[in-house]
Amino acid sequence: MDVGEAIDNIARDTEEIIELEDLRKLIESDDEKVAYVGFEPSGKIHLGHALTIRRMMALRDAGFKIKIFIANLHAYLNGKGTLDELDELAESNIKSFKALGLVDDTEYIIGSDRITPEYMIKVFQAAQMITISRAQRSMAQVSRDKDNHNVAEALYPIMQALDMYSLGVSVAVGGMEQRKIHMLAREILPKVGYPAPVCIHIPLIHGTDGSDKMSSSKGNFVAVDDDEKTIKDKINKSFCPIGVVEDNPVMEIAHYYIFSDNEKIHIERPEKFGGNLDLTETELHNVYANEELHPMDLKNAVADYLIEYLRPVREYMAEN
Ligand SMILES: N[C@@H](Cc1ccc(O)cc1)C(=O)O
Repeated sequence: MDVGEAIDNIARDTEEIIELEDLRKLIESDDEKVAYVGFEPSGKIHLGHALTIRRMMALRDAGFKIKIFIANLHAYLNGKGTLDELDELAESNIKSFKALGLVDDTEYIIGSDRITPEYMIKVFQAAQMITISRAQRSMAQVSRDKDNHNVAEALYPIMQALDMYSLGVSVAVGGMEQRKIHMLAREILPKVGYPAPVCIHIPLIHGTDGSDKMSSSKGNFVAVDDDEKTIKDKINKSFCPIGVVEDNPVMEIAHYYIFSDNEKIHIERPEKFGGNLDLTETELHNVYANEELHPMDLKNAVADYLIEYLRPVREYMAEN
């Protein structure tokens, strides 16, 4: 694969790359290079996670070694459960990531396995360089408890930054909510003797209820291993106002999971309502905005595509 192609592949469906030029240099170099993403263990792996996993596969195809960091200690610091509960979730999450295709050339790393004296000394060193308020601000979109601020909240982003050092990464990937932590890491790592990583940020997708973020804790997600009926039910119940394209979660799922692989979407519709349609994304937007397509017809089509898209994931989960 040539460099331009690799970059286009990686950059697809990303919100920003800081900095693109540095990413290009990494791809061009023959040195071993590592890209990582970390996730707090969570109840279910959903379509939001899957967007990130797809980018990791693009990075792998461009020659990066992939490390998936299971942030059990971070989740613990964030009040998400006991370490035992989190370890159980971690195991099922790893299975979902594998089912999404991240099997080869991928290392799964459990956060608590990485706590070495050397790591902790670096954490303490960095802790002297960051104010409490800066650390706290970086956590604005990651903290579970928005009202009660504890010391754990300040430790969290410092440890996340030092994970990049400990794992030897040159590219850090995360959702847009990780942005401030990543900026902190880019500032602090050079001060403890490690180069700032390239940061790649993935857009957050809306919840099926129309809220800003799909999240396992809010029950507004489609899980990657949901069965066919559940997918249908969830899409049918999704927020999908008539005539509105913007911030419409069903339209967004079509964008990321149908138009990613298909030039046109095929929509089945009874003759008396205008008959079947085959539409490019632009055509779909126009037809929908003009209220010439009913939400129910859109939902049925999107659910059918999604059921097919996620079929290999369900099969992998059933077999393993
Ligand atoms: N902050 C990430 C989890 C994470 C933790 C540590 C890392 O090194 C990377 C990622 C989240 O919100 O899910």
